[in-house]
Amino acid sequence: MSQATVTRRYRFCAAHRLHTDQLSVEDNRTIFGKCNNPNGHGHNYVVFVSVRGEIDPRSHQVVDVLKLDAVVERTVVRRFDHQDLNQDPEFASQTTTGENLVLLIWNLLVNEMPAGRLVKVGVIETRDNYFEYSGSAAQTRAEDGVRHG
Ligand SMILES: Nc1nc2c(c(=O)[nH]1)N=C([C@H](O)[C@H](O)COP(=O)(O)OP(=O)(O)OP(=O)(O)O)CN2
Ligand SMILES: [Zn+2]
Repeated sequence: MSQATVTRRYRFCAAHRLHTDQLSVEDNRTIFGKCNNPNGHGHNYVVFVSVRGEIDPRSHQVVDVLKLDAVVERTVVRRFDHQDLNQDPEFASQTTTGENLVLLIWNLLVNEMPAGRLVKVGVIETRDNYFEYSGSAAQTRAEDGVRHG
């Protein structure tokens, strides 16, 4: 059977402030600039979720996108939409950068599906900022081992 990758797009609006208690007020301002504004700001985030698998001989599909939607809605969209990311427990000890957000979304989704199924998460934060993550090198090696035996 042939394999293919399906990418589905999701959206949520959220506020955040780039700030970390591990730095001084001055260093926060220096590093994060306008994004350290205490009043915060928001983004209309777009999330791309890519899953890979065999093309089912009966449905001719890799995935039932409605089932994928239900997982992403439950674990990601409902959690972050119209929320302040800085108030999320996962961001109590890390900054709400796109890098940390895309890793968090990967970690929220990777255990919701069989090993090797989730291949990439992408996050658009602004017209100029895009972040993506495809798992750690160790995870990728382990999944290649599963895929190719
Ligand atoms: N490496 C990173 N740099 C920045 C991040 C990030 O997550 N990782 N995030 C920001 C801020 O979130 C900022 O709000 C977005 O930055 P920027 O591209 O400057 O976009 P604007 O706020 O200027 O939005 P536009 O409407 O596109 O002008 C900054 N850096
Ligand atoms: Zn921002």
